[in-house]
Amino acid sequence: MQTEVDLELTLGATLAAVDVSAWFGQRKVLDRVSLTMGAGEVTALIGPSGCGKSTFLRILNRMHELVPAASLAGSVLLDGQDIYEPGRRITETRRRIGMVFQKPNPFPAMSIADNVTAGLKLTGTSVSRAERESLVEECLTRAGLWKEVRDRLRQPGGALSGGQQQRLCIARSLAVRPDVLLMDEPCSALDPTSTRRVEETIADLRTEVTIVIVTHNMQQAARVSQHCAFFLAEDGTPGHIVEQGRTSTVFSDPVDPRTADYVNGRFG
Ligand SMILES: Nc1ncnc2c1ncn2[C@@H]1O[C@H](COP(=O)(O)OP(=O)(O)OP(=O)(O)O)[C@@H](O)[C@H]1O
Repeated sequence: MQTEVDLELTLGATLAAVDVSAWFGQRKVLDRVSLTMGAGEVTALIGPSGCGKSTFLRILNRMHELVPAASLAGSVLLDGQDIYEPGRRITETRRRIGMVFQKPNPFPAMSIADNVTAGLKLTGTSVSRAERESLVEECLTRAGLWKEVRDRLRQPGGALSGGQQQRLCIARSLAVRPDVLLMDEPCSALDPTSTRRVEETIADLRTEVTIVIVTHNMQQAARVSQHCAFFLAEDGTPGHIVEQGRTSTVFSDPVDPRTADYVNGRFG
């Protein structure tokens, strides 16, 4: 339960999926998924491979529609406004709802500093040199990378370690001031130390940005999230949410036996 003080400090936005279904061609891969991802919280999406977690995540910032023959039904509300409403600008939606991918994808030849501000061009934001410098420092600090790179901001992003590159990608996402950050298995390509640093970054960002993370790592879901949704696609049926709730409850006292089996590693 959040206190009044917590609420005052909490930024980010509430993202709500309502009855979201998805198809690739004729094949239905998600069936009426409803999930509210609250401001000030990390929501973890868990479930076995192929149950539609990434598809759901990509629907949340209008990336699903980039796949030819992909379609969807239902709505996604960002602070109450449907991101799929006709006339709503896709670039603005993607600015407000950023994405960090499984494999760190900085621009390798571009400097660390320029990587951070790379998204500004896409959103048509112009900033002075001084603003740019302070934005670079702010975003690298928020992403937990500033101290490690402050003396080499002109070096290429590709020269960083994998974990540093992933934090650079987080800094790049933050530079366009998103309300929500979607993360698709952001640590699966990282070693344990880098994973821990990224998890610390997620914890630090929680009160500033609403975070939704897909992870196969149950310990990670338990460590970083406050809310959790368990997806399942049984016997070729489309993926759906079996159970959702406070992470502590889903892990220690789940209602559905399939949730208990999954979080305890008995399948998946
Ligand atoms: N571009 C695509 N074209 C056709 N089918 C796709 C496409 N992407 C995903 N699918 C199918 O949609 C279903 C859900 O896939 P999705 O990647 O969302 O699952 P997931 O739970 O994220 O899996 P994983 O944990 O392995 O990443 C799968 O059956 C997959 O084969």
